[in-house]
Amino acid sequence: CAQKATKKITEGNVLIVYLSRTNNTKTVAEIIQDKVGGKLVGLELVNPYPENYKEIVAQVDSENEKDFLPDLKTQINNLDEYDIVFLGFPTWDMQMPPPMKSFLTNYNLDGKTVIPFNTNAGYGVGSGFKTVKALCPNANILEGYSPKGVIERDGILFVMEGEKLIEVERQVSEWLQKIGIKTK
Ligand SMILES: Cc1cc2nc3c(=O)[nH]c(=O)nc-3n(C[C@H](O)[C@H](O)[C@H](O)COP(=O)(O)O)c2cc1C
Repeated sequence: CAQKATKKITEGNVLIVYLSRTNNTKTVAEIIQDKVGGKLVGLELVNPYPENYKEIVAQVDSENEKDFLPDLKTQINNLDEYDIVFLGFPTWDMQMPPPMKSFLTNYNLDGKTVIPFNTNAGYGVGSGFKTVKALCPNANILEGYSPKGVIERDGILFVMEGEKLIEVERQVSEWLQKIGIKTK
């Protein structure tokens, strides 16, 4: 049984924070913003990850082994203004990516309604949503959304277009309704 949003949504009190390397999660974030409104913030790093896929995979593996939290270039100074925080991130190494761990470690979401979403290459969210719970122990965390079957074929990194985009837009509407978030 999914928890429902208890806070009233007013214009301007929704924050959508996301991490996205190849724009799939960004596209879902934009769909949410289109339906709910709110401020969209993409996380940026002080030292960006390598462009090369093998290099970033190796770096993320080693960061996860050491519980390393990369420094964020993105600063949010007015977190108090937001009651509802959507958190979007891809699955990396079957986990929450280190930069989103940095965000949740640096910022206190106590008392806020927190709504996670994810994209992945077909293996699911892994431990990502569990980590949201662990890092936001005093937030009201609603059921997350993670599109199924977004499988990357060789060399195809961006999948949020055409039929897939239409399907995801429909699923996002259903999910928002289920968790009690009013759409425009
Ligand atoms: C470093 C790295 C690790 C990844 N690990 C996984 C994984 O463990 N499981 C999975 O399904 N997809 C994995 N992926 C694929 C991404 O989750 C998937 O492409 C996602 O949609 C990317 O989102 P984005 O376009 O917003 O960056 C990984 C991608 C990267 C860059």
